[in-house]
Amino acid sequence: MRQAIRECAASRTIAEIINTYPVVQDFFINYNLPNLQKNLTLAQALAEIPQEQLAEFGLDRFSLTEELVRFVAALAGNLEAQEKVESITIIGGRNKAGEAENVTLTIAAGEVISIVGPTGSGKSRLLGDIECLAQCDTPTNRQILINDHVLTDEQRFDMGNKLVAQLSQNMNFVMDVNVAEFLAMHAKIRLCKNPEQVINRCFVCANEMAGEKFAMDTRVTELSGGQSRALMIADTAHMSASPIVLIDEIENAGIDRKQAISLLTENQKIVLISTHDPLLALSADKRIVIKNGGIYKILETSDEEAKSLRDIEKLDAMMLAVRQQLRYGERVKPLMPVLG
Ligand SMILES: Nc1ncnc2c1ncn2[C@@H]1O[C@H](COP(=O)(O)OP(=O)(O)OP(=O)(O)O)[C@@H](O)[C@H]1O
Repeated sequence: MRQAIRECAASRTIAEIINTYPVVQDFFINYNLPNLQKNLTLAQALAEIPQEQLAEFGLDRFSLTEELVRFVAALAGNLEAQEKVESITIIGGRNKAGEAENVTLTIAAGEVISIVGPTGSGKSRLLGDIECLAQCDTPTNRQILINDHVLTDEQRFDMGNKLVAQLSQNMNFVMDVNVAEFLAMHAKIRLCKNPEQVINRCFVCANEMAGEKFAMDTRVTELSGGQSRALMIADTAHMSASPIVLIDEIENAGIDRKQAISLLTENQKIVLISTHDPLLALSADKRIVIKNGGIYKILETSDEEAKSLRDIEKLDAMMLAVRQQLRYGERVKPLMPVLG
């Protein structure tokens, strides 16, 4: 890979290099070289830069080129090295009373699993175990396998190659950038092939899911909870390489939940959702029922439940209509009987 990047850096113009590896633009900014002439090759452009300017960073023209090759190779390598996740397996530990869970559940790529149970029963704890790829070292003593294998510590704690993306209930942006800049930064870090197209798709999807629309120049710190959630779901679906997505209670975010789930499963991700929402719980392929901190049951959605789901969807649409009427200051219209 390094050789390919080195050849690209040696033979192409700066514009072409940036086109192939958009992160290179950040590399130049980091080394205080934002104004290199884009129509020149890297060697030609660097020849015009005073040697003292590069020396400030302890570099010369040759070592700067090598540094660039190293930088791009590290990012691209991380993405390429990611092994395809075909399945995750949860090996039971013990519940809050210390009793064995006696369960082994394997979840395949593309499956959606809901996690249900009373408040405080341990749904988030199960998501937490998957998030940290637990190896019998959390309060539940559960173990998580990927593709039937126990993970090495290196795989488990590899920050550049995260297997699990978590969308938690409380999300705060710590950067004061606008939506366009935020998405552009993610597209660049993840080496997206057509960044503009991907950014636009994320933006459109997020706005479809969110109730109130936001703009590309809205600052991320000004987004509402629901808008932030919608943006992060679209971002995770379209840009994140993480094959496992964990969602902690999406129902209160005021976004289109069904659309959010179908968006995430389009790309063969494994999706686990902790929820109190019957619509989400029954939309999943299976549901894990948690009781007193342990996996109590694993139920597949039956045909009868699938039929009930259609009725629940009608009720949900009715509730949504009432919610919209209230939100927009209208009088609530009489409710039509929806179930036959
Ligand atoms: N098997 C277990 N052993 C020990 N502690 C546990 C176990 N399972 C859950 N807990 C603990 O119980 C507490 C409540 O669990 P958790 O927050 O996961 O509940 P929850 O079902 O997500 O609740 P809510 O629906 O209110 O969000 C947490 O402190 C968690 O660490």
